[in-house]
Amino acid sequence: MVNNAGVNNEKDWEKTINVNLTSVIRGTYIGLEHMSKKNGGQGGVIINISSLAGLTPAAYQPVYSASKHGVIGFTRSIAALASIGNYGVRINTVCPAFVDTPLLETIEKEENMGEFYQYKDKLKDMMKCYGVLDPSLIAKGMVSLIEDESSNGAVMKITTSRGIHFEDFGAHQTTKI
Ligand SMILES: NC(=O)C1=CN([C@@H]2O[C@H](COP(=O)(O)OP(=O)(O)OC[C@H]3O[C@@H](n4cnc5c(N)ncnc54)[C@H](O)[C@@H]3O)[C@@H](O)[C@H]2O)C=CC1
Ligand SMILES: CC/C=C\C[C@H](O)[C@H](O)/C=C/C=C/C=C\C=C\C(=O)C/C=C\CCC(=O)O
Repeated sequence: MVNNAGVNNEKDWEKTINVNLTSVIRGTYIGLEHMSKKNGGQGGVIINISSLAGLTPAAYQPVYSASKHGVIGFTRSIAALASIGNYGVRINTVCPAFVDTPLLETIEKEENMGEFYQYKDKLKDMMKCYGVLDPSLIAKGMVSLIEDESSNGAVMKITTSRGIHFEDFGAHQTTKI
């Protein structure tokens, strides 16, 4: 199961939280209800789509960034639970940088960017600097996650400079306490 739907809307920022985060949480719970071996399901893989903006600050997309940070926190947590509870379901996050899809066109619209519309050229400069990925590489990353039985909870990053790779949270998968 892939929870992929997302919007970039800083003007209607509640919608951004609803679509990008609340729906991912709801989708994951529904998926687990059907897939978890605890409920008589056959197990499987759930992939939740976040963004590189879920790992870094995004000055012109603060709520988009918050929603995507939330996806990572939720997914890593529920992946840990799935492992402890022997659900037989692996759950991962994928964080692409800029990808060549209609989502990128939203930066040209005041109705999406709201007060951050004035910074649209800065976002375009970032795209020029970091490049724009072909969607096929995201598909390739997702297939490798589905095939890799050892990576429950891992956060995959996909960038033009480093390709498909993983965020390193350290040996204990947590921050220093
Ligand atoms: N394009 C990019 O640069 C990046 C996109 N992402 C994420 O990838 C995912 C897919 O986005 P893209 O394909 O790039 O954008 P897109 O705009 O081409 O596709 C988004 C999809 O979400 C669906 N959607 C939006 N609101 C919905 C709702 N309320 N109910 C059901 N479906 C809804 C749309 O119908 C559309 O099919 C999103 O979660 C996005 O945040 C992550 C990193 C980079
Ligand atoms: C503006 C359109 C809407 C959404 C944007 C996307 O969600 C997208 O994910 C935002 C990406 C922001 C990318 C910012 C920087 C990209 C950096 C690099 O590609 C390479 C630099 C560092 C790599 C870090 C790493 O891989 O460890």
